[in-house]
Amino acid sequence: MLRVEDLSAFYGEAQVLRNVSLDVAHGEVVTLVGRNGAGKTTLLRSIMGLHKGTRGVVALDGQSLDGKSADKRARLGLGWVPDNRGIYATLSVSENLSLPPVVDKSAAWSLDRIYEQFPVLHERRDFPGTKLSGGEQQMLAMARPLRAGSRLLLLDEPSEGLAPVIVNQIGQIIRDIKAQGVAVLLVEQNVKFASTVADRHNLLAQGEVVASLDNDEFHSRTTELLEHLGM
Ligand SMILES: Nc1ncnc2c1ncn2[C@@H]1O[C@H](COP(=O)(O)OP(=O)(O)OP(=O)(O)O)[C@@H](O)[C@H]1O
Repeated sequence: MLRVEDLSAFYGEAQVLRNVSLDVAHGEVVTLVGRNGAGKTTLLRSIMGLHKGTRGVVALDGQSLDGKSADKRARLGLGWVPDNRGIYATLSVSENLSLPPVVDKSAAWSLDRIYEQFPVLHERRDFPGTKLSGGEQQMLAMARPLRAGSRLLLLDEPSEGLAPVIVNQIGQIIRDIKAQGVAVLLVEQNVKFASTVADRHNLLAQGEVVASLDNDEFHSRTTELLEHLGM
């Protein structure tokens, strides 16, 4: 579904991604694991078309996204879930859910389906964003692109700052949406969490993919791999 090939990214003269290649199939959960500053967020932003200084190929369903704005990429099925969650604080949960335009009618989740998957959002539907817990904000941030019709979510550290019990709930949601055909490219530093939700992993160090492995191998070599990454 998503193909990234030889992607490099720059901030001015500084190169922060080096010839990164990876892919995500329909309904697959793939991670990017790496320590702070490895380039994970820049990679997601580059895929979404939010980072301008890039070179290389990003293609969705075989179509190059070169030159396409973030808005256009969203219309083609990419959903961006930033690490700050991007909730409109003064708007209610239901307003946050109805704000983004539906980009793909056939893929868009109805409000009923959203509330079935995220019952807490139904309970809190009239609450403003400011009154939501971190976990509730994360769920709302994930629900919004599904409501709009995204088929591939770019999730930036969804477990960050959340209690273990909430992290488990987020993990279950990722498994549920995957079962419904949604693909996920997941940035994570919480390796234990990553291994409970993902099919495959890409380890990123200093802007380079240093290993790509399936979840079984990742699981059996976790300690060694994390030492290698300095995590
Ligand atoms: N706006 C910017 N201008 C210059 N350099 C930047 C900018 N944003 C990020 N960088 C640098 O690019 C590199 C990659 O940053 P990035 O945020 O993509 O890493 P990350 O793996 O997501 O880390 P983190 O988890 O800390 O966000 C880092 O060295 C960072 O200092």
